[in-house]
Amino acid sequence: MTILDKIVEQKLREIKFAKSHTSTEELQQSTFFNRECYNLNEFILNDGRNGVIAEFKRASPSKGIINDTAEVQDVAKAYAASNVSAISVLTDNVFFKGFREDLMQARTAVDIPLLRKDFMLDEYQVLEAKAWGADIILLIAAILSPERIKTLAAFAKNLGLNILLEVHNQEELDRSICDDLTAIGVNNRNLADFTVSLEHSYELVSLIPDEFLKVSESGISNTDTINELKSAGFNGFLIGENFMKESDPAQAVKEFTGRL
Ligand SMILES: O=C(O)c1ccccc1NCC(=O)[C@H](O)[C@H](O)COP(=O)(O)O
Repeated sequence: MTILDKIVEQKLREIKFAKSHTSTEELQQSTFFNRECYNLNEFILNDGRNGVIAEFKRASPSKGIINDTAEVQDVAKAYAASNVSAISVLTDNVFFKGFREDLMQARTAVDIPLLRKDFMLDEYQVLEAKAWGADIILLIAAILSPERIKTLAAFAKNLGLNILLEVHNQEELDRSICDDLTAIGVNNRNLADFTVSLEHSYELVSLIPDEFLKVSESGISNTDTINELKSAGFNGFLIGENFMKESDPAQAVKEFTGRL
């Protein structure tokens, strides 16, 4: 069983439990549900911002604990002050040590787009994302059929959310593209064996239609790489561990983005 299989199995249990405890009506009555989402295109393509989607990530299956002392509000404020285009917040608890409260606290701390970084399988999770203050959801091609991607993307778009589709290879890209997506991310990390190679980004960038934002994800640790990815055609750069592994992620993001 791969890590993705284990994550999906766990998610299905969590969704069943959540549905039995909180109704969709209750989610729709929450504080953030009716707020208008930020438009990701505007924040990524804005000249005053650097295209970085900075991630709040305490732990991961590949690295174990990355940072279990950083406070989400402090880190989110520092990311926003460094002109990032969006912030990704892990809400998975079992594998990444994230909480829905992380997303909600980030929402109250900053005025830029927030990505609910989780393993979305069900419309209920999309409603949760909206209720917890997200502007963007992630759909991972490796765990969803083309039909589910289309249905979940349409459902999310109808709620005003932006949709980031994540692919790892051309086969996933070809079978998963659909109209309602906002951005397509190429994950440089193979989620089955955790190997990281930026070659995945370089191989796929020209195959992504220009109507979508193009995001390179994972394993980015220096600004030269960002400049090379920009030249190749990317306009978004998802970075987690490089900031979170430092005892002071706020200082790390400031120094990094100061070089862009
Ligand atoms: O990071 C992992 O170990 C991982 C394992 C299984 C599924 C997803 C995983 N990561 C999610 C991500 O895609 C990254 O958190 C994100 O792209 C940032 O990557 P990095 O800058 O390398 O932390």
